[in-house]
Amino acid sequence: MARHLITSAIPYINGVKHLGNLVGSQLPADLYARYLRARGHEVLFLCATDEHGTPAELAAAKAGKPVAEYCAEMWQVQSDLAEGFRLSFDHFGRSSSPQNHKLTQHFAKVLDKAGLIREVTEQQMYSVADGRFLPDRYIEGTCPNCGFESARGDQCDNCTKQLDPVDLIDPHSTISGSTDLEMRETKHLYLRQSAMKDQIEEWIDTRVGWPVLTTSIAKKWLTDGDGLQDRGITRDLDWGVPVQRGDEPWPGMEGKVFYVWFDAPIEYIACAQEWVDAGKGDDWARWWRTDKGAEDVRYTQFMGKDNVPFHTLSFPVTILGSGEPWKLVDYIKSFNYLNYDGGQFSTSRGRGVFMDQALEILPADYWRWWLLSNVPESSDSEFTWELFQTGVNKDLADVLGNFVSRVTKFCRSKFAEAVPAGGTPGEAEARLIADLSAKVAEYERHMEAIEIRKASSALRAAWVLGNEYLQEAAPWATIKEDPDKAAMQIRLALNLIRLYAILSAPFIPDAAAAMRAALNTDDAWPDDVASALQALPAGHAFAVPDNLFAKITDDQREDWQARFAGKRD
Ligand SMILES: Nc1ncnc2c1ncn2[C@@H]1O[C@H](COP(=O)(O)OP(=O)(O)OP(=O)(O)O)[C@@H](O)[C@H]1O
Ligand SMILES: [Zn+2]
Repeated sequence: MARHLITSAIPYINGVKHLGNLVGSQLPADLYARYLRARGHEVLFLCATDEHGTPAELAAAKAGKPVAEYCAEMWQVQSDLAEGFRLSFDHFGRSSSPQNHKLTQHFAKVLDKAGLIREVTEQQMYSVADGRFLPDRYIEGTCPNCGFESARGDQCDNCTKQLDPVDLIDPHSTISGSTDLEMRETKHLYLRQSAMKDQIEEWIDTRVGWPVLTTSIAKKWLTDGDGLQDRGITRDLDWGVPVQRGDEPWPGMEGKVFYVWFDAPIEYIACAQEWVDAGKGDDWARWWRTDKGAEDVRYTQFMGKDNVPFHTLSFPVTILGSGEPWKLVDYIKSFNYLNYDGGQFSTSRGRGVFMDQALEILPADYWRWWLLSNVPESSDSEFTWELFQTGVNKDLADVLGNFVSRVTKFCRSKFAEAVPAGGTPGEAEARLIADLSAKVAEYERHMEAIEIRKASSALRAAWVLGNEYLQEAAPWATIKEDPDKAAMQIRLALNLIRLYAILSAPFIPDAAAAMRAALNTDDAWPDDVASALQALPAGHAFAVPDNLFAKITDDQREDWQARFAGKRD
């Protein structure tokens, strides 16, 4: 048994997340957490809402609410949706928590002591019309790196380059649209990332087996141009973690807050503290402090590609630079983007399908299966309603659902609602067991390597093997000449359902639970396929489950296609 700390990139608070957000961070993290738990490992799986920064203020203003109230409400909405999608977080925290405030101020203090923070008096964009400085998303313009026209003050969403508002070409205020901007003097703290460049590079070089996407993005920002740049970590805003050195005030920095990207990853740690303070755990330090038991923890992070620079560079600078024994990430699983019907998913433009809408039209498992089996792993992938319909109907309805339904109904009608006795397995069964053993081993290997598409293919192939066996064995024909043989075939097939329930649970937890409940059985992982296929003995009672998956009809598909073509309000 090993100990696994798993975090998903923390979803931003400014609205309901879309399916791209879900498949690019929370959902694969959940898959991995569920798999590791099923294998008997000790898992702490954490996620939280990312609540600070300008977009939260903008969204709250749009909703006509104080930002704290808006964030509290949106946290509840996101938390409920996470439950709806069966995301099995041990705790879903908030980056605005008192724990995170304290810890962020603590890191600022130790980084300052280590000489890694410098105070800079600089010129910043000030909007005369708005009467305020315009940090980050309060300003947009053209990216100097790639020419993307809606680059924000802090980062270009198109090429992932981290930006400063002064870098933008043709900038304007996103509050008023005003281009009447001028430079005014203000004072800020900078994290001296450049001083840590060699150390970070060395550390990244020791991370063997990281996905190319992760290391290539990290290397790019380490070595492009003048190399890793110092980063402003404070803002002229009201909402956020007040700039302090631990509990002490920071002279000259009154009225300023830390930049959201400084405090957001620290929430991964604070979230474990929240988990303890909520009475769900008793020791956060054994997960996070290598001097307090976290030495043997394996820490895996999940995120979309635009989050990679912050997790490979900025956050490690915070951790390493502190000189304190905090746990560093062992593996970063990053994703490309899922696109929607020929364009991008976009929260700000309301484009795509959002988590609440998805659950209104279909149960979580349908989405989980399709999204995970089409996860944008080695390149961007595309959601279309046709692909979704085909994937769900073929894999879930025709293969898995149909198998479960045929086997249980046949048994009920020809034998009883109990596993039938009689018959001896022969060559066909031995072959099936050998093939399945190989598939299960393949599935485990891919899950352990977090190769999600390959794992989903192996799982699908395991389902298909059962169908092929059933087709070939044809118990509905066998029963006429050799009822004992048919009983043996059905006994095996019922055991296959149990096996599928266990293997599939990380992908489709509700259907798996329904299968297990119908079979009245446990969820012990099949260490040996042959013996797992004897877990349900003759005489074991079961119930025919309700239809597990309904097919998506062409009418439904067309209806949804039309309904989700426009802009969400
Ligand atoms: N289309 C996408 N496909 C896959 N992952 C995505 C996609 N868009 C965002 N992500 C990832 O989703 C996670 C949560 O994102 P976050 O809540 O910060 O929204 P975001 O990046 O601002 O997206 P958007 O701008 O569309 O709202 C991050 O890890 C991000 O990289
Ligand atoms: Zn760009």
